[in-house]
Amino acid sequence: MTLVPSLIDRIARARTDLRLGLPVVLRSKDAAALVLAAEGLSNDRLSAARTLGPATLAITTRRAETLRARAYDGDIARVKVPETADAAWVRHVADPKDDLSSPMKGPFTSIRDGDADLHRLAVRLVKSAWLLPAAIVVPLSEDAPPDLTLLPTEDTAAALSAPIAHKEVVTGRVPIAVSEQGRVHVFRPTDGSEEHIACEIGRPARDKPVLARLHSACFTGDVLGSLKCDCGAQLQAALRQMGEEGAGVLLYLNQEGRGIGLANKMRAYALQDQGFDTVEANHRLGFEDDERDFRTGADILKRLGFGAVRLLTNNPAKVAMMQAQGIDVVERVPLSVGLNPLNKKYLDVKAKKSGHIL
Ligand SMILES: Nc1nc2c(ncn2[C@@H]2O[C@H](COP(=O)(O)OP(=O)(O)OP(=O)(O)O)[C@@H](O)[C@H]2O)c(=O)[nH]1
Ligand SMILES: [Zn+2]
Repeated sequence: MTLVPSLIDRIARARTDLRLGLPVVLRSKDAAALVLAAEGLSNDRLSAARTLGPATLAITTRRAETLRARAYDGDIARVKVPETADAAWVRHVADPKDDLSSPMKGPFTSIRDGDADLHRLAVRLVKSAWLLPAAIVVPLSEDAPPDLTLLPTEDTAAALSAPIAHKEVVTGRVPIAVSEQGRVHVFRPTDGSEEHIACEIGRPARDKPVLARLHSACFTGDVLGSLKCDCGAQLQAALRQMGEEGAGVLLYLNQEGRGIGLANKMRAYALQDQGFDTVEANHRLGFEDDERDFRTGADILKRLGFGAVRLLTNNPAKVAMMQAQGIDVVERVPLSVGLNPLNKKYLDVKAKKSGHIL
């Protein structure tokens, strides 16, 4: 154990820096670049960055499709930031909130030459910080400014793809309405991201398939009882069934908005109010339909000693992902509750486009 921060520690710092509007530096063997999140960008920081070199805006190809910008780099596009453009221009390109009221964004010039690896990593980093998936990238020909978090590109890219380990921090007894025998386990990811929670109901045996729910956090549905989705009703129904059967395990995973965070989910809701469905809204923001890492749930189940589950879900992809992670899903237990006139269209889209079974 040394006192020097590890790569994982520095990536966690970089996420915080980007959320604060601070630049971070990415460095490969033969190139280096300054990176700033498009979200929260100020004119001062943009001007200071431009004294070091020309600015490019890295966006996902999903976002580029909506903007009708060309994408030459597979999943991302490098858009030139015009010399006259300010921070508001950058935010305007990154954020689709007024795409409809100002449809003439652009025209954009995309860069074709050279290597896009630094740009791709910049987008992955801002995404992992739950910001809009767009980043300013400025090549560095000299030494990086002092006091900035510096990340080696290849190792950072590998670390962002690697499975995250979870450490159980504490377990506490919590009697709850469905069972007086409730126990809450708090799991802390070793990459410094948000904690996840497991709630055991009763005393489920480890040598038999356990009734399990992997619930992705939905503040609006779970806490507010939003009628836009079915999450709150699913959470309550899962707990009720575990209480009735006398045993079960509920994982409450901090993967709000299918892994894009609450702020971005609310941006998606604003787009849904403009007439786009849940999948289209994610795409217009520059995200995939589902950005969750399903390895998290599997890792926590294993750490609790559960290898086989009866999984409460309507999502066959979830079953497949758990199987792929070595969890034996012996049964999919349907969880079709909470249908109402306001979420009917949303649930229809999930069935049609995401393969959910209603
Ligand atoms: N991005 C986005 N996320 C949403 C939206 N509505 C709900 N969510 C999030 O979706 C997650 C739940 O995923 P769902 O697609 O409802 O269901 P699932 O977990 O795949 O499948 P089930 O196990 O059947 O619930 C939660 O994290 C919610 O916050 C939306 O319109 N946009
Ligand atoms: Zn929900």
